[in-house]
Amino acid sequence: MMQQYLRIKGEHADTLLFYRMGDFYELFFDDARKAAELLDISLTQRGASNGKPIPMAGVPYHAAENYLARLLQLGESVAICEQVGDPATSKGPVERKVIRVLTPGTVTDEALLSEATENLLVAVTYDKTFGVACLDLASGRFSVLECDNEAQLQAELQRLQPAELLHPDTMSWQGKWYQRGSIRPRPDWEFASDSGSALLCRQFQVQHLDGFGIAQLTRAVGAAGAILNYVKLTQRSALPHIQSIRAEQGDDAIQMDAASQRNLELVSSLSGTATSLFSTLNTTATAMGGRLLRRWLQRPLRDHELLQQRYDAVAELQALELDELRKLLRSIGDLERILSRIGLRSARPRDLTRLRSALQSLPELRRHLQDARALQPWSQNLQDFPELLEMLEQALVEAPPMLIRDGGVIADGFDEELDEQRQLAAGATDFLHQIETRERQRTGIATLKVGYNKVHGYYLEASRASSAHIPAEYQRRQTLKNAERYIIPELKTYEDKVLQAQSRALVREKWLYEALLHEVAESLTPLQQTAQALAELDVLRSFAAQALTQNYCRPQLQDSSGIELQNARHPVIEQQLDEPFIANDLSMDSQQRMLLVTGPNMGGKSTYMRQAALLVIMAHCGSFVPAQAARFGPIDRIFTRIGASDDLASGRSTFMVEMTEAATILHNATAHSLVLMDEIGRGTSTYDGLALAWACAEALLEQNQSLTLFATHYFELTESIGEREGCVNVHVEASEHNDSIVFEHRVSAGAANRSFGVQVAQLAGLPRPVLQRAKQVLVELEQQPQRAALSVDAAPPSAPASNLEQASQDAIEALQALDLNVMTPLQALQWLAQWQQRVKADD
Ligand SMILES: Nc1ncnc2c1ncn2[C@@H]1O[C@H](COP(=O)(O)OP(=O)(O)OP(=O)(O)O)[C@@H](O)[C@H]1O
Repeated sequence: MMQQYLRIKGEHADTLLFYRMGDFYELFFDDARKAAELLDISLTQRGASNGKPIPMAGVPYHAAENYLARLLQLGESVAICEQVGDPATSKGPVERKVIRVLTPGTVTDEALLSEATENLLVAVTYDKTFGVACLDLASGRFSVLECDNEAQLQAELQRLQPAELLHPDTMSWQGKWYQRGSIRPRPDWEFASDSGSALLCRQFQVQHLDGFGIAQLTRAVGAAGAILNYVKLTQRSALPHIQSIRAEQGDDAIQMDAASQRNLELVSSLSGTATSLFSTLNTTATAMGGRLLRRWLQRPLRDHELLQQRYDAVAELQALELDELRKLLRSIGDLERILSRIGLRSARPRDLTRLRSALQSLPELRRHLQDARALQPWSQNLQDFPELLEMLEQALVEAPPMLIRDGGVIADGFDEELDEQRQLAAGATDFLHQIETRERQRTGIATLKVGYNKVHGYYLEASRASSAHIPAEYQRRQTLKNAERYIIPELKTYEDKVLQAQSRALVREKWLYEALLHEVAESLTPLQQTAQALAELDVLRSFAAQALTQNYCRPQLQDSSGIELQNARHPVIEQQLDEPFIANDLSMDSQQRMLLVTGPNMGGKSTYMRQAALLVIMAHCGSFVPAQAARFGPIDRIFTRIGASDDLASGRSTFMVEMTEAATILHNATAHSLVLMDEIGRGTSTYDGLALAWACAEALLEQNQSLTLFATHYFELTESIGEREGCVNVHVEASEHNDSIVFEHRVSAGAANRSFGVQVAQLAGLPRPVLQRAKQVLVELEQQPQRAALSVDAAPPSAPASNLEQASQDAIEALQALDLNVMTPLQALQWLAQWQQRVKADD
């Protein structure tokens, strides 16, 4: 047996091997040690190898799912090795085979997956640009994209949150791109684009990939090939539910870099609490709808026509019976994942009964939607499957057991042969009852009863007290504390009949079940289309319900650049506050493209800025928005520089994170980008901070020309930048009453003139003596003569009009004097630029 084990383990060196022995999965050697530690199960020993006992750990077969779920969550992969031979006829150890390999990114079992989120397998390869492929095996959704640079790759990985990530083993994986999930190097050749292309063609049964629009994305095609290879290796089954692949072009969606996705708390909050835009908006009835809403929020669309179609649908849905629709959708459930398990032939009996109830609800759902013209793009994809439904209704019992293993899934009357075997088994069982009654009468032992166990088969059991009455032809088989067990030849004969009939019935039932799965799989494509349409309808219904209860308005879309909001509210905060949320207007276009937002701490600056971004995102998913009126021009990207946190994992300080994010924005923001800059520069000394904020605001206003909301506490900016063309000052209002501050949360034109920092600190509970001291210092500072004005055109190091030789000499001296340890990268760059200018001037 150990030889067999070692042979199989040799083929699965980097996965834990669950080796089936009777009612347990056993692990040996290092696998046993690892599993014992990870699962907190006991480590035992068995036999010996090279004179040393072999470490062993095991989990019971029937409870394996819990353990598997834990291992997968920890990023481990597990190969499941089952007994496939018949123990009765095997010589030596019964034949065993790995029937499937579970890995974090390829699980599809209901018990091992979170219903709310997608479980993605992603492959990344690199050759000048990054090729990315992404598969959700549990739905069959397969997509590819290419990223030009690291920041884009990081943004995509942030959006996708892969459960498992494959990369070529010669490409060194950098933690800064992505570090969660299980990261797995695979041989380089698996990422080759021609073999990837051939694999994809075989999978989709096409001659070339032109029809999918991905043929030119050679790196991504290579990555997709690596994914198919890996999934085939782990699933060991055909993948009929993966029917197409889609290219995600960067420009169909509003792009958000990794930091912005996190900062805007779209699908999860920064603090890890449950509140996010997703959790606020989500009233979907099905898990597939919930997952789709997440995807939509993370990838808002730019296509105005498609968005209008969604708005029309939401408007029309508002007039329908939303609760009724929700009930119907709820009875349909997670059709998407059920269909994938059917495709993979791993569907369980209850998957089929849930499919049955989904199909039962479909006609009524269609009736509800039939008159809604705006819903046609969706309702026309909802098909009825009357024959399939009839078959499932006839084939399956009402409430089948979890597994097909012990039978009882196929209904009586569906298959003649099965009925016959079952009757035979049942008839024989009746006969056993007859024997019991007859023998009781014959012997006069009232407690005599027929029983069964695996070792002795059927027996007659009588208490030991009655042994005097036992007839001579009874053969004793087993003696218990208070009872004796006997067999008689007649029992043996019937035992054989029962067991044979039962096992034949079971074999037949399993065969019928497979055939049923096969039959359902024949309709996989239209079923998947129906599921997709249902998921979208579920999200749109959720939008409609939210719009009605929260009083949202339909957005208008325009071709000219800008954002116009009337009485807009923050969708998440508005629902959390006990007091009323103060609605605010916002108006931006190419003439007035930057709003410089000032006002006290806690005044509502961040809220005002974030709400603008959130409304843009909601509108570009097809949702109505919390405002009285809203109009949006084209938006290509959203950038945010909000909140500061140390990125300890990659060893970057608060200031470094802030500057890196600012750099990304300045390099990439266009005139169609929405940029939120919240208090840039606050992570360093006042002058450095002011200078950086100044320069960034200037660049955004004049070079990038983006739609920018720029919040700052540097009042200097309200004059230097706020009054330039294209920029306006706005401020959040606050007033002071008896030394304490009242926040109005109203945004008005003009700049604020005080920051009320000390008053806000008082609210925060700073000790009274410290507050008093702060007030004194403030008065002193305010009385000092004006701080030296900072010149924007700060001259480079004074340049005596000398020749190049002198300049070089000076430069060398300055370089020697420079202490790089106390400089920020930006300061270093500025220094370099100044010297370059000086040297050029002297050339
Ligand atoms: N429009 C509003 N209506 C009602 N309450 C609001 C509004 N805007 C903000 N608030 C409340 O004020 C709190 C502080 O808002 P916010 O964080 O936006 O202030 P801030 O001006 O950015 O502060 P800081 O300068 O300290 O970062 C919010 O958590 C919210 O409870």
